[in-house]
Formats: sequence, C-alpha cells, structure tokens
Amino acid sequence: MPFGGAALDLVGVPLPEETSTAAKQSDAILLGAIGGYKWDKNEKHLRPEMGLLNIRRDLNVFANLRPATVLPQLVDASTLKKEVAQGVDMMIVRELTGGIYFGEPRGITINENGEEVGFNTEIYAAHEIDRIARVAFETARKRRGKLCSVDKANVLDASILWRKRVTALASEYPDVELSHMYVDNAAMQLVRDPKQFDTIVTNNIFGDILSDEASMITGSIGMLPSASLGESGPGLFEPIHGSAPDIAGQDKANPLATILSAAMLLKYGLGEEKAAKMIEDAVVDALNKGFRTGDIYSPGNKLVGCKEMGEEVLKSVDSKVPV
Ligand SMILES: NC(=O)c1ccc[n+]([C@@H]2O[C@H](COP(=O)([O-])OP(=O)(O)OC[C@H]3O[C@@H](n4cnc5c(N)ncnc54)[C@H](O)[C@@H]3O)[C@@H](O)[C@H]2O)c1
Ligand SMILES: CC(C)[C@H](C(=O)O)[C@@H](O)C(=O)O
Ligand SMILES: [Mg+2]
Repeated sequence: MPFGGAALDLVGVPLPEETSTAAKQSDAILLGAIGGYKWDKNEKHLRPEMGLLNIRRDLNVFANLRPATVLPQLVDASTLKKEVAQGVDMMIVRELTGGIYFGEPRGITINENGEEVGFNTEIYAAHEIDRIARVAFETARKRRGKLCSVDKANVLDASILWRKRVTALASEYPDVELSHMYVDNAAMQLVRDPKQFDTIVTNNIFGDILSDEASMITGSIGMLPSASLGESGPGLFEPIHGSAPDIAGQDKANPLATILSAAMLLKYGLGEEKAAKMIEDAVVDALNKGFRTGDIYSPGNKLVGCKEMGEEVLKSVDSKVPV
C-alpha cells in the first residue's frame, strides 16, 4: 500500500485512507522506511513523517521493541573497541505513541514580545507509563532479568511521574532487577560499557535517540529492526533507520534491518518463531560467507550492494525451506 512520500506523490497525503484501512485489517504490517529531501519543505501535515506518526497512533502500537545485538561476525564493524562491543545484546523498549511527539499544546505562535516561539509538550498519563513498563518488565523477565528505566527525572515532571510509576510496578516483578538512569548518563554509558544493559525502557524521544546511538555499537543503523506492538490488533514492523536519502538509488543501503524486521514480524506479529529463526539464520549465513554492504564492511570481506545482499539472504532462506 502507498505510504509516506510515495503516497504524497500518488494521492497527496502521506497516509491514505485505503492504506490505513488495509493496515488495520492486516495480521501484521511491514513498513518501508519513509522520508526524503523531496518532501522536507512540505507543510507539516504533508510530510512523510506525519504518516508514520499517524499510523503508529492509529494502530495504538505503543510498545516499540528495538533489539541491538552485536553479531560475532560484525564485531569489527562496531565503532567501539572489540572487547567493549563483543557480546552486546540489549533490548530498547521505547514508548511510541505518547510523550513530546504527540503532546498538546504544541505549535508555533507569536509571543507577547511579537517574537515567534515554537513549543511542544512532554506529557505522559499514568496508564501510558504503566502499560509500557509492563511490556518492559515482561521483556526483561524473558531475557537476563535486568531492566534499566531511562528518564530525566532530575528536571522533567513527566519523568518524575515516569520513575514513580515504574518503581511502583517493580514489586509485581520481583524476579526483575530494576535500575534507573538519567538519559544523559545513559547516552554516555552506552558507549562506555554497553554490556551493562539488558533491557532499557524509556520514553518516545529518548528511545528514538538512544536506539540510533545503540545501532552504531552493532556496526550500523542498517542492522537494527523493530517491532511496534499494541494491546490488540496488528503489529507494525520497520527498520529503525530512515530512507537514507544520501545514498538512495545507489544500491548501497544495507537491507538487513528491513529483512530482520520481517523476521520480527513473523515472531511477534504472527507467532511463527520457526520461520523467524530461518530468516535470522539466513542473515547470519550471508554474513558468515563474508558478504557486507558498505556500512558494515571491514577488510577481508566481500563488498556487495543492497540487491546482492538481499539475494544472498534469499538463497539461504530457500535452501532451508523443506521441499
Ligand atoms: N522509520 C522511518 O521510516 C524513518 C526513520 C528515521 C528517519 N526517517 C526519515 O528518513 C529521512 C532521512 O533521515 P536521516 O538522514 O536523519 O536518517 P536515516 O536513518 O535515513 O540516515 C542516517 C544515516 O544512516 C545511513 N543509513 C540509514 N539506513 C541505512 C542503511 N539501511 N544502510 C546503510 N546506511 C544507512 C544513511 O545513509 C545516513 O547517512 C528523513 O526524512 C527522516 O524523517 C524515517
Ligand atoms: C521518522 C521519525 C518520525 C521516526 C521517529 O522519530 O520515531 C524515526 O526517527 C524512528 O526512529 O522511527
Ligand atoms: Mg529515529
């Protein structure tokens, strides 16, 4: 279904009614990254990004799971020293349908001095914090049992409430070790010692920023998939990166984040864990054979384009499908 810039070009809006309806009627949605220079000067409601925010909000997919794992094959591609990067395996649970992205009031207006002012509102209701915290506690419970809640409770009121609600829920999850960290420290700790993190839970905007940062530990933003889930209805699955307009059309983009998002779709969206594993294994196969797009290339490997990387993964998937 057309979406983002493609939909703007086709029908003049980033999220056409038909796309929205089809998405709601689907079992799961795989979403291609949106955006690009062509639409950057559009009015806000006619920007591809608004389509993305609206589809997330319409589907109520408040829980965005962003795994960041350093694959052994890609340790050399990490921006961090080998010993720091090796073995990193974390899950960032980002709140996706609230906070400053959606808070009211917002806008650009003229203040009493006749000067233009732009403003947004960081706002969280208790139930929004509770539901994302529960997803995070459950996630941590299935992983290594450590949850770090990241906020800015030393300054922001919304973060003070965030910390209070997360702390209150901890008694329901005695098997999970909860800690709290301010976001500025978290940004630093991520590159100092990323292995200290198992599961991170944080708000919309901090999760956006920290997940891009975490991606570089894994080698590239072209490696990070995501799953956005609600309490019911279809999940939305997309890479965490954008449309990479600086390399668009050059057959250079790493397709693995999108391919791994399809694996997350199978696992979290359809409960097809075996099929998901097949895709994840196929990605590992392609990496084991030395295929690398430019963003994860290190000497001694085979530099390939987006298309060839995709074909290699496909070949491996085909070889695994029982006849
Ligand atoms: N979920 C989404 O659809 C999504 C996410 C982020 C940004 N965007 C949009 O994408 C557009 C570009 O934004 P940006 O440049 O800030 O972020 P971006 O993620 O598109 O690109 C940032 C940098 O990472 C590189 N990169 C991204 N994906 C890559 C891949 N798969 N393989 C190799 N390199 C990759 C790009 O070349 C670029 O240098 C904007 O319009 C933005 O709003 C969309
Ligand atoms: C394109 C933008 C609206 C989006 C976000 O900020 O959520 C993106 O950066 C992401 O991480 O999915
Ligand atoms: Mg982002």
